[in-house]
Amino acid sequence: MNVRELAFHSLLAICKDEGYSNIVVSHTIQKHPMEDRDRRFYTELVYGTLRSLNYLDWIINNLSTRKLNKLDPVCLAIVRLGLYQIFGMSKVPDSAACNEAVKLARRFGNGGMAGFVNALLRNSIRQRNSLVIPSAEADLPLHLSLTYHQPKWLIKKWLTDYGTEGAEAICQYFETIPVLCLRANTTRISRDELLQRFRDRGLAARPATYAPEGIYLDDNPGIHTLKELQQGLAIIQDEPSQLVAHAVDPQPHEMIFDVCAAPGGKTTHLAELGGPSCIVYGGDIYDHKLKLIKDNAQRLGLPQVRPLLQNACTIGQSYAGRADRVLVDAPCSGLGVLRRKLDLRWRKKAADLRTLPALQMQILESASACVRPGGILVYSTCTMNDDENEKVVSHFLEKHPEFHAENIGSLCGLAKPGPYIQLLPQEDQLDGFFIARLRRDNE
Ligand SMILES: C[S@@+](CC[C@H](N)C(=O)[O-])C[C@H]1O[C@@H](n2cnc3c(N)ncnc32)[C@H](O)[C@@H]1O
Repeated sequence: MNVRELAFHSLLAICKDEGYSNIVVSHTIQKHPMEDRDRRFYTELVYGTLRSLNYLDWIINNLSTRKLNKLDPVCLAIVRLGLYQIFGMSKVPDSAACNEAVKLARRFGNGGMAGFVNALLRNSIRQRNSLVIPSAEADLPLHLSLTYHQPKWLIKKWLTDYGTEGAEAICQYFETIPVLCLRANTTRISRDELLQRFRDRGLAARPATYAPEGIYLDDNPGIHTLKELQQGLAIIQDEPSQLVAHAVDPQPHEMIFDVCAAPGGKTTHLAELGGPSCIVYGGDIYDHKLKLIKDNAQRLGLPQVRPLLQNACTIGQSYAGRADRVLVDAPCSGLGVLRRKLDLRWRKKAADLRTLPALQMQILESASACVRPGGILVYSTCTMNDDENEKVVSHFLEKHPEFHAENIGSLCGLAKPGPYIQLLPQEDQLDGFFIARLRRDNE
């Protein structure tokens, strides 16, 4: 199968069948081994098209009399892919982008579709210079939305929360390509030794800024080539996520509950830090996700991890006062990690955000009941949205005077004003992330 054809199938699986882009791409690469050059072209086609989806759709709307939602999904995927090559990939000749798109339309659609694709793409090339997006003065949210490929509702939120400069800086950050970040499994190898292994293989590896086990691989060689992952010497985890287990700070002989745990990134980190005598329960509401926790723990050599099928909204009833430390890595809007989740940015709607704080509060309430007197409760999210972060924690503390917030700057190696850590891309050059550490008073 040629690379464009693979990219077309992947886009269809993501946009029509709602597949997760990272899973679709990684399955495709596994199923269809490609030369390095082809693999890069394939990922650029899929991720590039997904990233600039709103801009490509804006072009379609400008050129076609047919409404976007009336277009056949096959046709839409082919046109988007073609337009991305024309407007987003300077190295691809326009003629190749058009011809290959028409071939795809003939093969997976029909003659009529091929005619439509051909006309639209050739028209876009002819009109390239007149397809100018609205200026910032004319419509600031739309201008930023089309320039930086973010949904307009989110741009409006950032403009309200952080002003024009802040919103634009966030957009610029989310346009950058994330560098692969690993966490060294220090129960098996030190970070320095792992760094050296990578460098010996000619890979550009450098230590993370704050996370003591973190390693950035600037030139991602393709995760399938990293044998250290299969050998359990490391796991993929972004730097902000790596700070959470340090905020929990597990100790030998303790019992830790990680109540929203799958796929187990933080559970396994907690187990590594707490050592073999520290039992870490990795709980999740979805049975099929427990396997991910189990597999990760097995690969990293951590038998002290115990996957647990449970609903965090009610866990307090079963395990009241049992845990030394509890982590609530809550389900959230994920607005801090939009760089990594390209599909999320187009799927999320403003309304989705409204229901989350109530769920987060319910989970925090119930999980807090598991904390023994004098124990620790950590709440984290990968979002930058006060309603899901500070407000949830403040509300919780108002209702629970037996808990108080503790400053975590020294545990996480980060100085932030106030007791919580709210990482912001425009300030920290890291994904948006929130961590709060609360201690239950001794009775
Ligand atoms: C942010 S993710 C956790 C990521 C994980 N902590 C890690 O570092 O790999 C949130 C998880 O919460 C789980 N979840 C959602 N609602 C839940 C509930 N009511 N009880 C337990 N788990 C839940 C989801 O299945 C998801 O795996």
